[in-house]
Amino acid sequence: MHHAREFAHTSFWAVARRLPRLVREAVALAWATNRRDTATSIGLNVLAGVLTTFGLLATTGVLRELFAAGPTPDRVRAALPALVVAAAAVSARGGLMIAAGWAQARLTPQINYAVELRLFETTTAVDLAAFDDAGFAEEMDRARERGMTEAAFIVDHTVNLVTGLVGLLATAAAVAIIQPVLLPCLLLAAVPEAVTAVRIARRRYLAMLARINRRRRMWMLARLMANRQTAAEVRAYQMREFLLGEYRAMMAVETRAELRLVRSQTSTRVVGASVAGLATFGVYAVLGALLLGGLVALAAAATALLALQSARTSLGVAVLATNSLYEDALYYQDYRDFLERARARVSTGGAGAVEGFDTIELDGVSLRYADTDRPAVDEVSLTVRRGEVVALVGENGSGKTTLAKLVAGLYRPSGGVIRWDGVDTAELDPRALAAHVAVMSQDWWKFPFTAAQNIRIGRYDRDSAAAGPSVQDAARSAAAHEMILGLPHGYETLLDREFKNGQDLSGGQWQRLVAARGLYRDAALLICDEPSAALDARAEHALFQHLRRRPDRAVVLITHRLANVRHADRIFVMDQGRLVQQGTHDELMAAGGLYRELFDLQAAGYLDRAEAEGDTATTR
Ligand SMILES: Nc1ncnc2c1ncn2[C@@H]1O[C@H](COP(=O)(O)OP(=O)(O)OP(=O)(O)O)[C@@H](O)[C@H]1O
Repeated sequence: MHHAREFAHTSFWAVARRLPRLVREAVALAWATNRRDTATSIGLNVLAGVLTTFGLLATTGVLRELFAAGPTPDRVRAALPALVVAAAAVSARGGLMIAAGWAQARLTPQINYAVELRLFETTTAVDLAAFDDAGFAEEMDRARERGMTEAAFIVDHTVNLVTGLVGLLATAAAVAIIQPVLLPCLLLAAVPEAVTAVRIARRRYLAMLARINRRRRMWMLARLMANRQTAAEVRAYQMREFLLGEYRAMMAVETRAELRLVRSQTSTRVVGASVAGLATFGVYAVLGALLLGGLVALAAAATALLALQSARTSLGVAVLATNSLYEDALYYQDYRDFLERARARVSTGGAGAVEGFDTIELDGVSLRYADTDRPAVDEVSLTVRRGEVVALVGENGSGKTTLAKLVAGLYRPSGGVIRWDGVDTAELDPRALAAHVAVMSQDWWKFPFTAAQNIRIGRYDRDSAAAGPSVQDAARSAAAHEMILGLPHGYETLLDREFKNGQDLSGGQWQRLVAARGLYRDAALLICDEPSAALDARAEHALFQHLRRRPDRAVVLITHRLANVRHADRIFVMDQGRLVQQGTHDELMAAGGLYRELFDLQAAGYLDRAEAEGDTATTR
């Protein structure tokens, strides 16, 4: 919207002034993508222009011979050589334009892929923290939605601009050779059409600007009405009529706006065509005067009329290309700005090798998310040792997930230090560090891959000979094996209903797959954030059998089901970002406080009322 407004209020001449820079950028982009196709596309267009000049000059020769005095057969015979040259020039020009178009069409997909790849190479490398920044997310959307697709367009428009200008110059050259006086007449006659094209384009953008909010609303409604995710709720709440009603109302206003635009464009066209007609009439008058005065031969005058048509077409192409190039370049600039800003958010980190760890130590670690006034984790100090299972517990929003992400290296602390075996993690190679961490995340994503791939992406580059569990072993440990075998194509079942033959799983079945992926990764630090929230009792029991202590691994467990943390080596209790208690289950129960309170509340739900009351009385 911002760019549409800027474009709408920029004059055509201001646009034209910025052209050289835009053209340079577009050519550099095309050149970097494929030199041969770029050179072919531009070179052939220029050659085609030269042939236009030849064609027009040869046509004059033909007409001159035909209009000469003498018997007709002699005149036709005399015109033949020029006719052959004119025909050859026209056919060669046609051939060159087709070849140039081919090179141009070849460039488009190559540019699109190169630009897309560059964007995703960057978005997948930026720090996770960048995604919490609303500004960053919006810029990323803009770069993806529009900026990225404009790259190929700006190259296209540049080639069209070159084609238009070369055509215009070629025609002008021919006319200047035939009779220089005609040149200004021809250019003046082409101006009304150019002005009309600019005005119509501008009206279209102004109208788009006024309609943009309505269009976004329609787009949003359309998504709600034709989407698998919303389909169930739309039916359950009988929202159909409501949504359709909103859509109809928007459509009615939108249609009126479009009709208004068509009307105003038509009136602009009528005025433009009338002025163009007058201008053409003026050219005819000048030509007539020159003919009568004997200043121009009849043949030259006839060629001038052909040149007029050709000049008009070329000018139209050039003007349209300038307009489009300017607007598209604004959006492309979004893409470039985003890449630049995103690259600044790719953490380079240190270069220290990571062989694993014996201890991970958090020393006064804090983290404040972007645009928040309270730290989500506030000066937490704790140690995780290899061979242990530790638990993070606390109420909703107390900072457990954030702390786990800090331990995993997904966020960098905004205060304090995290050390792996005494070395500040900021000095370690972040990729090497990440290779030793597996995270079973609380908000996992349903990756649209097969069941086997969904597990294998936990460590996709592990070859079959390397140590670590197989896909099936990991699935067995997470109670997912039988469930996967029950799918129509077993491990090869595609897990996305939006594709043919795709299947969906229940929430708990998905969570088993997520657990299998985490176990398949087989990392020295395993972080399990609510790994069993959606699991049934049997699956939960099976999973926890595999989350027990192992000498080569540390497990950090986050769960609200406190029965699962009873056997943890240490339990850390979080409250409003702070670590408020730590110890074993027995120590914390004996100490009283937040842990005891939460545990008793939960335990009471499993006991019958009398038992719970008796128990509480005994405790008192
Ligand atoms: N990406 C984020 N950007 C801004 N604030 C966030 C973000 N993620 C979490 N928070 C805030 O940080 C605080 C701690 O959130 P966190 O997810 O760590 O809590 P939690 O203890 O894991 O909660 P739960 O038990 O509900 O999973 C909350 O106040 C939350 O609103």
